[in-house]
Amino acid sequence: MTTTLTVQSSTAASGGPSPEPASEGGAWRGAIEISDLGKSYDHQRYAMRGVDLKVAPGELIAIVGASGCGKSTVLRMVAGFEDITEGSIHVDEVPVTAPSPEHAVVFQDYGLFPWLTVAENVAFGLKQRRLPRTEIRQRTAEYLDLVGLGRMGSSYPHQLSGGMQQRVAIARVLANRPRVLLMDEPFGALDALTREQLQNELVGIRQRVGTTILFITHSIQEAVYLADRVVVMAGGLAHGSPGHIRDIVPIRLGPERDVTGAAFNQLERDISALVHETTVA
Ligand SMILES: Nc1ncnc2c1ncn2[C@@H]1O[C@H](COP(=O)(O)OP(=O)(O)OP(=O)(O)O)[C@@H](O)[C@H]1O
Repeated sequence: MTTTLTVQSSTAASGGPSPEPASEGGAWRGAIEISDLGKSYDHQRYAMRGVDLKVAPGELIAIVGASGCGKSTVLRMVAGFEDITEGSIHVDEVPVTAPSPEHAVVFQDYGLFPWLTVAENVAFGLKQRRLPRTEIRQRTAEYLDLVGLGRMGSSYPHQLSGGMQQRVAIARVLANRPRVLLMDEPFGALDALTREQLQNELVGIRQRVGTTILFITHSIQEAVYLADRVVVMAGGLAHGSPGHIRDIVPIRLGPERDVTGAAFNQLERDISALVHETTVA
């Protein structure tokens, strides 16, 4: 990215969905509390240990760190996909013990069902939850609009670009109105231009629905562009110590962020130094 990214919401262009009743009440801006979290996959060595993190409702936390330091492990545990070896995770004071649409994940590889249309993909989880048919139809249209794909409901995933498929994946998760949105390197497979667009759209989606987000990325620039705070993780089995939080860097840049600005670049350098310091140690 070499230019200033302007914040724009795809919903603004399309007129956007009606305001969310749930978000108005703050019901899907979950607070996350991770306490002394540890994970051992082999019951001998800890892949990650001693992780403490409190995420405020509506906050976007980016997690960066060298490969193998445990970023995805933390995220999968918050999602309820992995058993917790020690410590605890609570979302709005409820312990996380299993997967739930309340803490849903968007992965790098979209994970759409190829045999279902775009609209059917978005509706899938809502049908499983047996929501009334009219509500399913309304939410599907609303969240496809939110990601700028209101006219693509009858297309199949293979007819869409990678960026459009990832938008569908985001709409599918948001349609469940999760308390927490978990994103594991969601834009990692996209070309640079599409990645910038999706980053901007995520900023717009946050402004619109305000959900709490944990976002893993290998791009420090992406982390500084999107996050309220950047969590730098270090260590990991390959480094002979459990993965852990090295530092938490607040990003006090306001909502409009200029990737060429001096303050932005300084934060990038500081975080890069923290990540680098932990990989060469
Ligand atoms: N299912 C598993 N079984 C055994 N070990 C695992 C499993 N999943 C992850 N690990 C190990 O746990 C450690 C942390 O992995 P994790 O995927 O959380 O790291 P990461 O920081 O997300 O890495 P990357 O940036 O490469 O995705 C690694 O040493 C990895 O080999």
